Amino acid sequence: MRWIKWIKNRFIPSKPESVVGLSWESADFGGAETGSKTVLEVEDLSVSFVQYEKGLQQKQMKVISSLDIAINRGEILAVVGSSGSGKSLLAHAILGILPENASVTGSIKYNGKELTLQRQAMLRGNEIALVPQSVNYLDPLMQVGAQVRTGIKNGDALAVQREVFDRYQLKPEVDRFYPFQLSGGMARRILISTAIVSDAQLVIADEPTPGLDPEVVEETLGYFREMSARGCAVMLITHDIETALKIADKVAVFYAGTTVEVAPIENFSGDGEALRHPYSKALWRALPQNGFMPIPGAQPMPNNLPEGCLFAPRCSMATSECSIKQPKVRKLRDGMVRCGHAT
Ligand SMILES: Nc1ncnc2c1ncn2[C@@H]1O[C@H](COP(=O)(O)OP(=O)(O)OP(=O)(O)O)[C@@H](O)[C@H]1O
Ligand code: NI
Repeated sequence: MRWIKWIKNRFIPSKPESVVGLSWESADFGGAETGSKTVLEVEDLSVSFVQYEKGLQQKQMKVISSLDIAINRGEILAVVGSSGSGKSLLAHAILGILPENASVTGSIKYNGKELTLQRQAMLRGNEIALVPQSVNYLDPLMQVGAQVRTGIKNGDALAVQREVFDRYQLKPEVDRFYPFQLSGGMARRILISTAIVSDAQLVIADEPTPGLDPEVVEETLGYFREMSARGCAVMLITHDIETALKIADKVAVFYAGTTVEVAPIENFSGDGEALRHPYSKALWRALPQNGFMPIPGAQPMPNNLPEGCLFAPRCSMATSECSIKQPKVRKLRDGMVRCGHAT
């Protein structure tokens, strides 16, 4: 693949084997500047929206509860979970672009230091790049070539932007297009280009590939792999476990706004016996090639969360204590799980 070679020339491949795989330890902090390997660590994150009911009554609606994840240098973490499980909101919380009526508790550390709003604004589009889920994030009033060039800090910005557009079959005239002139697939390739040309240490790609041809999907996944090879931490948000398994080192499974499991990709095999959480097993077994065994029920809505374990109402292992308290995240084998019964 021609453009993989191009990206290899652009970046210094530096993926140290020791950082691949799951590390739930976060003791080794300090940042890329000081050699830390944990780039992103999210602990006990909750996000609520203030909602106004009849009159001026306010109600907090929790959309993310006690969520934990970590990504090391050179590692690709896939975040999977059904629609509404909080994947995009996590991305927005990390970038500091949640709507004004959101309130956030817990901790988000980048290179060992807490991400304040000020730091988020400084790092956004520089060290931390987002490939947003919606193509509406392109600036409607700016030509797309110029938009991509704003993220290029080193070298000849025009040449770098042109090169990546060429690789994505975006002709020179596209440089001067405004977003409204793009097809959906073109807009998506331009959004991905923004992350590719950046020198980001952390790339968060929120469903980057829908609507793209299979070859373009492969090329794009190749790009993320190459970014990780140069030491970048990559979070790939996707509905699609199979895409995740193609490139990720580990997978975080989200359910109703929380992490129920983090597992190395090798655990997604057979009938899912190596997985820890009943929901991850159910997701895996619901795939057509794994027997299509869907479980009854639906993910609860944020305004109607059950007490205790959020999965308990659908869980065949649930006991009375599961509906009293949300289980804490704990390490289990080389992963983590939020379930008292998991072994
Ligand atoms: N601004 C908002 N105000 C209130 N609720 C919101 C807001 N934005 C998102 N939500 C709710 O938060 C929950 C999580 O949304 P989010 O967009 O993170 O889901 P997702 O996992 O990315 O889903 P999808 O796979 O469909 O993109 C959903 O129930 C959604 O309706
Ligand atoms: Ni989303």
